[in-house]
Amino acid sequence: MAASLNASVSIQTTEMHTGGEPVRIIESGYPTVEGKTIFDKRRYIREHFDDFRKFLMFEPRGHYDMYGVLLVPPDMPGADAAAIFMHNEGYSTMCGHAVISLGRYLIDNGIVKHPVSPETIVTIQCPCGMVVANTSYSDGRTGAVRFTSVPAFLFAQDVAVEVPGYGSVTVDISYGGAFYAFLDAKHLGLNINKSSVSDLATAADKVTDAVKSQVKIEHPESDDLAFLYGTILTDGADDFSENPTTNLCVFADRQVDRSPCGSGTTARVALQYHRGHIKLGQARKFSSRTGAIFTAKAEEEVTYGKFKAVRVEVSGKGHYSGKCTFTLDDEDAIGRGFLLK
Ligand SMILES: O=C(O)[C@H]1NCC[C@@H]1O
Repeated sequence: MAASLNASVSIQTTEMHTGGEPVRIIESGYPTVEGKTIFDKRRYIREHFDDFRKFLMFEPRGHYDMYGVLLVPPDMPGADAAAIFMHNEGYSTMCGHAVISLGRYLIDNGIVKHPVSPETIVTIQCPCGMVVANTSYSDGRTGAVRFTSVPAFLFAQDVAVEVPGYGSVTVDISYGGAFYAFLDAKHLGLNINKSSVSDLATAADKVTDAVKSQVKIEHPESDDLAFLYGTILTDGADDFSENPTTNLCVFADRQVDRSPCGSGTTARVALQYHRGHIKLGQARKFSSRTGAIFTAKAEEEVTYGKFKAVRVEVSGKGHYSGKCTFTLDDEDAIGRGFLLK
């Protein structure tokens, strides 16, 4: 019998952020999750504990763009932990910005024991597969993380979709643990660095809806991974350069990533590599509207199903921002979680 959210709830979290994007890590007070595989667990949580996601992600404890992680026992050999990611709409398949914070958290909290300098390997099972987070460690302190995710590939290029209000728009669709549509914001009449984030998010969300209804996404291994997660607007600066290039990732229910987006950066590097903009080993910088920077490069070519894929390494740093205990007043009718759109 699954637990329900009631006034006896008391959930402890550690709060982190990567590039401004929140990482609310649930530490205790969450009910027991059943299921053998990570997808079973994700399904179980979606079916039985979605009120806990709303309680922790929505107002008054969170906000429209809140992001969280529940650590569960891994079912992949060699994994230090498994992560279920949550956001304003549900549960994602991969989250690079959270992995960057978790690399530190798992060492700092003794889940990964005996850290070594200059880097400690932290292995995190994500719904998309195993992600390896090399976490800097010196003088007893954790720091920046460089992670390598599952194979990333360009799924479809130059796909024309009809977007209401914008007409025919051409996107590339690429996978980096989650599928994203990519296009230069100027093709929507917007400036990635100067237009309001709200205008960019509205336009990107329309592109996501259009791609979802007009393109069938397929994943080489799992139907659970075969869906479009969001749209990433860019400055179109895909050719190799030492200068940063901008990502604005709009995912789930029009949620805006404050960071350059780890899985989105992975997918964009695969896109840039397969379109001939960059070579293996050429590191690029990716920025977000907060000014945060991730560095990323394609490391090696691999085959993934029928796709020519690449392994991509993404680097960044997460920061601690607090600790919370969340409770529910039994007379609080709206305190179970709400959103004002
Ligand atoms: O960095 C990432 O990969 C995540 N950030 C929010 C959307 C993605 O899940």
